[in-house]
Formats: sequence, structure tokens, C-alpha cells
Amino acid sequence: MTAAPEGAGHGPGTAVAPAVLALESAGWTVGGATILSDVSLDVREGEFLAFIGPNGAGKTSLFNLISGLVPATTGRVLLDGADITGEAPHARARRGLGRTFQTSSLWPAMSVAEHVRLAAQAAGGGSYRIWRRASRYQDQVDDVLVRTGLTHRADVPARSLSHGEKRKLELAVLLVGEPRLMLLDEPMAGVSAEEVPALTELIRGLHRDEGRTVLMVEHHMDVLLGLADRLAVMHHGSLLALDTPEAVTADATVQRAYLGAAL
Ligand SMILES: Nc1ncnc2c1ncn2[C@@H]1O[C@H](COP(=O)(O)OP(=O)(O)OP(=O)(O)O)[C@@H](O)[C@H]1O
Repeated sequence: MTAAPEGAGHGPGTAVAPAVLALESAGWTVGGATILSDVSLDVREGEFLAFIGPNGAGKTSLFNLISGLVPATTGRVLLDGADITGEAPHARARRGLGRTFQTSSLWPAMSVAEHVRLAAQAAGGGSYRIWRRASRYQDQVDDVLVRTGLTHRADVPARSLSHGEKRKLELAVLLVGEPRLMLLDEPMAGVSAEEVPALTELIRGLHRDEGRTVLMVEHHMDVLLGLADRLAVMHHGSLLALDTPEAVTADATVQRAYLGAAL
């Protein structure tokens, strides 16, 4: 396993946890186009690492590479020190890696509770077709709905949910598998300004109270500045900067490449 410099990106005196995820010069080339190039980073247990960068910088592609949806054509991916570069997404999921997607993955006519129940059944090894035995997952469903604040919406079909509630439901489905490492790809996308604070608090709780390691792509800088331990700035498929939010936002190169006058 690659070790990051002691305490890199963490405050002085902060205990250094072991790396749960490490990328070693990871890259992805497809159809002659290099989408990701030489990305190296360590993510520590319990850390919140946010990815920012302009459209097309490679943030989603990097999440795809980490979760195994696209192959690393160069370099290595390590989870808890084990080389998982060649592993399929489901094998990575079994190791505790879970992710959400930028676009909604819900079934419009299916209720909130049914989504979570189906995920619980799948995680428990049950067939998607055996609905009669679904009742045995009820406690798990109730627990996840409470944690995501969706109990009062349990019987509502997904199509009737607000954008913020849909994002919560996607998190609920993810939480059924109790992933230790969560990759959240733009969880605030399409969410109204009024719903952003509640969703932010939910994600903060999953990180701070439940101790999960979180990687999150997000364009809302105001959200990230109160949430992320470190910011990774992607630019043209490479990692331009990786440091505390304060250091990154003060970095002149980052400002020129991406942040500009917004900060
Ligand atoms: N399967 C693919 N084949 C070819 N090019 C691809 C493929 N997937 C992504 N790309 C290209 O890779 C680049 C990075 O895309 P990616 O979606 O990872 O960026 P992003 O930083 O997540 O952007 P956004 O903020 O808009 O979501 C883009 O130019 C995109 O067109």
C-alpha cells in the first residue's frame, strides 16, 4: 500500500488513520482518448474527500474506475491494501464499496419502501422475484427509512417524490448494503435550494455519526466547504490539487484553472 506523507491534508496533531482506498498512477484510455491520467491519491478511513473540477474533467470517470465500471488501463486501485484493479463492481461492493450515480436510478411506480426492501433482499441474497418472503426484511427497511428521514414517505411511489427525496432514497438503497466507503456522484444535482441543507445534513451524518468514508463529486462549493476534509481538483483527467479546502481555495493554479472569481 502506498503511504501518503504523514498527516498530509490533515490538521496538525490529527491521528493518521490507515488508507482505505489508494490509487497508484491510475489512468483510463478508451478508443485512443486518454480520459484519466496518472491519478495517485490515498483516502483514509473516515475521511470525507470531495472532487471538484469543470465539466468533463473526469470526475465521474474516476468514480467509474474506482467502482470498477471502467478498467484502469494504467496503474493500480487498492482497497484496504488489497489490489482490486482487476475486480468486477460486484466484488468491490462485497468489500464495502458503494456508489450512487449522477442520474436517478429509481423505478417511478415503485414505492419508497419497496425500493429499500428490494435492495435489502438483493443484499441478503434473496431473489428479486420472491416477494412473499420480503416481510423478513421489514426491520432493516424501517431502520434505513428512519436514518434517511423517509419514514413518512414509505408508501409513496418514487415518481411523486421531490428531487431531494429521490436523492435520499438513492442513499437509502445504498445504505442497505452498509458500505464503509461511499462514492456519491453529485448528490445535490437537480435538488432545490430549500432541500440542499437537509440532504447535506444527511450526508454529514453518514460520515460523522456513522463513521463512513465518503468520496463525493459536487459543484456546490458552499456545501463542500463545511463538509469535506480535503478537496481533490480534477482538470483534463488529472489531479490538479489535493489538499484542505482552505489550501485548495487559496491555490492560485486552482483558481486560474477552475474556481476563478467564484471564491
Ligand atoms: N465511455 C467513454 N468513451 C469516451 N469518452 C468518454 C467516455 N466516458 C467519458 N468520456 C469523456 O471523458 C471526459 C470526462 O467525462 P466525465 O463525465 O468523467 O467528466 P466529469 O468531470 O464527471 O464531468 P461533469 O462535471 O460534467 O459530470 C469527457 O470528455 C467525456 O466525454
